[in-house]
Amino acid sequence: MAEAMISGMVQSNQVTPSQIIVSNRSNTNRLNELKYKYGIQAKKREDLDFATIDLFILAMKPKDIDSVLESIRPHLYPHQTIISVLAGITTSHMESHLPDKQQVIRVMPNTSSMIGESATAIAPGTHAPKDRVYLTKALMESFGEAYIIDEDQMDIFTGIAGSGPAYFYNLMEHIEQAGIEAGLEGELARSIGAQTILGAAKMIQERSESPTELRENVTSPNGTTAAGLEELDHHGGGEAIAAAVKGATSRSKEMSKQMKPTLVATK
Ligand SMILES: NC(=O)C1=CN([C@@H]2O[C@H](COP(=O)(O)OP(=O)(O)OC[C@H]3O[C@@H](n4cnc5c(N)ncnc54)[C@H](O)[C@@H]3O)[C@@H](O)[C@H]2O)C=CC1
Ligand SMILES: O=C(O)[C@@H]1CCC=N1
Repeated sequence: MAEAMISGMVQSNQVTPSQIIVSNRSNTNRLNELKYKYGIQAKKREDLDFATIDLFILAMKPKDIDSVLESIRPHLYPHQTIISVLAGITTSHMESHLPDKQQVIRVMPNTSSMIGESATAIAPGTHAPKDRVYLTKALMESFGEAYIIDEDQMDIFTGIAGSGPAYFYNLMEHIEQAGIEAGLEGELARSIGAQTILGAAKMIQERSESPTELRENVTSPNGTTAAGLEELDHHGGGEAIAAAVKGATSRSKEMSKQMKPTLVATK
């Protein structure tokens, strides 16, 4: 996810690559790879000069959050903002591990950041000032659309947009397979499926009709679409996708509950 955001930021030309410093726990090869690929800075954790950093974007696995917050905590300055992309980790959880009043902002991008097409949510923590929230929004907009939401909407946002690309990739796997089974070359089947999804998404974005109206426009009485939709309905297509969103949303909720806030002495 970190690479997808870096790629989007750099391609946007709104962020100078040298303004981005990437770091990880210990994988120097990976740091060098990112450094040369994107022209950004790469530093080992112990070489980071915290005083020169305004925004920290955390993108490790949720299970690692507490150890990371504890390790950066002694080095932080009050003006610095901690932005987290971690699924299921609340701002209050992060705040409880950080110095009093540290600015925290939770975001949820998706992997389409890689090509500047993310749908990214932003939920400010208790102490994040408006200017930092808008700065974060501008940064997130460098790789797609960004929406400021209430934090209690973050689980459903994750269910729709954070995990969502995977549902459509899964759909594409099935479409491609169906094309191949009917005799199309794999690449052609993939291209046709992708262009069809892209066109449908753009119609929703660029036209005023609702998805229902657009679907009805495709569906001639007793035609091919009606036959396809009947099969989709018979096999629970719509319900399956709604269930996927609900499943990811409840996993996000579950992950937040598993993380217990810790009371720590404040500076
Ligand atoms: N993959 C996705 O589509 C999305 C992922 N996320 C969130 O992004 C986070 C990362 O997910 P992935 O990129 O898929 O995982 P990943 O395993 O590919 O990347 C995690 C990175 O964190 C680094 N890391 C681990 N511990 C560290 C530490 N102590 N200090 C510095 N770096 C450390 C690892 O070296 C690795 O590069 C997760 O919290 C996930 O919830 C959020 C939105 C979408
Ligand atoms: O699967 C996950 O937990 C992460 C968060 C959203 C997308 N991928």
